[in-house]
Amino acid sequence: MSSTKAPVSTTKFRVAIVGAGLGGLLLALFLQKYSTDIDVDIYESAAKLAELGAGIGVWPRIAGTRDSAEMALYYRKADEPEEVDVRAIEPALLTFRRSDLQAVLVKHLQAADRIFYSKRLAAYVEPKAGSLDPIVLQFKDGTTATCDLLVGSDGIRSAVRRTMFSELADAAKDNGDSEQAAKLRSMIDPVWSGQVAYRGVVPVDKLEGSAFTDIDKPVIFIGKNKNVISYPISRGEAVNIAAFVRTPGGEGTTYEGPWVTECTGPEVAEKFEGWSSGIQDLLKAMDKPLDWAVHTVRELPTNVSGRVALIGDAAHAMTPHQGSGAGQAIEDGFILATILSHPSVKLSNVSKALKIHDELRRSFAHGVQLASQQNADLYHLYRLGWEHITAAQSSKGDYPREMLDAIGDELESAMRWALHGSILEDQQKALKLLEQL
Ligand SMILES: Cc1cc2nc3c(=O)[nH]c(=O)nc-3n(C[C@H](O)[C@H](O)[C@H](O)COP(=O)(O)OP(=O)(O)OC[C@H]3O[C@@H](n4cnc5c(N)ncnc54)[C@H](O)[C@@H]3O)c2cc1C
Repeated sequence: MSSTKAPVSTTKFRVAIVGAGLGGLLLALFLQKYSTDIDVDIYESAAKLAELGAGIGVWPRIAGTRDSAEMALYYRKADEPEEVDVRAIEPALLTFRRSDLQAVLVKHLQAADRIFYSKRLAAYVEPKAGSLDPIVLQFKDGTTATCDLLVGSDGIRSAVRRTMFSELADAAKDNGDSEQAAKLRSMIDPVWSGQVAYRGVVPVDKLEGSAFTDIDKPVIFIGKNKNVISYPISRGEAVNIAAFVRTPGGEGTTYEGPWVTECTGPEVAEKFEGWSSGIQDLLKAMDKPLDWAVHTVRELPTNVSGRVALIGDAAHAMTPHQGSGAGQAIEDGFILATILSHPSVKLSNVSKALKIHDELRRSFAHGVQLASQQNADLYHLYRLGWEHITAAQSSKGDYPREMLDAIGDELESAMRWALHGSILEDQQKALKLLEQL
């Protein structure tokens, strides 16, 4: 007589990733690479994958050492016809088109058939502490799904962050700490950075014969309350552009109007009236640029709660002046996959393991967030209290050479800080901490 045994499940837990942006897709890919016993489902609100935005740059601490070009830094002096060359800053970013990376990720993701589209998370319900019952995901369309571990990679307006911080605020209120409850609640919504970015891509042939000549290298132009960054993408076939305009005093306020709208190149060029003909030509050449109100997430006291974790912009959306928001999403995905796939991590101790992720990643990402803000203040000649400069010079953006040198020094050291260490060193730290789990 033959006995039929129920098949033994080899799955140690089921992970739901909410949001198929760069952070969510990379986490899924790393989990696929490092583990065979974790099931992954990805829920994405959009009907299909579409990358908003154009180029992206990441730092060598993720991309590895390479012969990177220098970044040229120019200063726009008020009432001068040409920008002043400040210095070269090294090393530069590894730059590429976002949609190219996304296509590669989906191609290599065996779990691609486990991406569920048009699934917008509304909220989740996690069982009480100590229970290992599944977490229930509630979608806007009225359907539900379950998982053992939930990762919110659902971007700056994260629904996972909303539920997590509403729960934490309710718990603080129940403990009689209404001040803390209000503080936690204030972290749910993103805040405006005071900056609008105009983003677009221009094929290089469109710039032939134009006054813009820095086609083949990353360049930053800085000036009073404005800056422009451009760099080559798609193997030099196109130039990615982001032009920023700052509203002094706007940081931390609420932005009125839609966050992203379409505009035209000539409209963007008008905002930079008086800048050189090179900048004018570059901006005018942008086809349907996006007018993008840049928002950030306030510093969160935690990125994990129970069996739920936030990664990428959901955890630490930042201004892009350290060139690293997506880079931080990538680092989060890599470290989290390293931790979850480790043999010592099981459903019973996964919430403890998530704290290792939080310890390793949260303060680093927050440091990048702060550095990016400081860079913006340098780019926009915005910092108050600089010596050797009069109020009139400051308000006009008329900076003496020694100030420009000081700005160049600070920017270079900020960029070098971002290079500090490598993601592989952080992986080793994670493995060491896992030994004590
Ligand atoms: C002007 C500008 C320039 C930038 N330049 C750079 C740069 O050069 N280098 C760099 O590293 N970073 C840059 N960034 C930052 C970078 O774009 C982000 O940090 C990065 O895209 C974050 O990735 P993510 O996966 O966390 O979130 P996202 O890319 O925002 O992905 C979130 C995903 O979640 C989905 N989603 C949202 N809500 C829900 C829901 N409720 N349910 C299900 N799915 C949901 C969305 O549709 C989306 O697919 C820039 C940002 C801006 C604004």
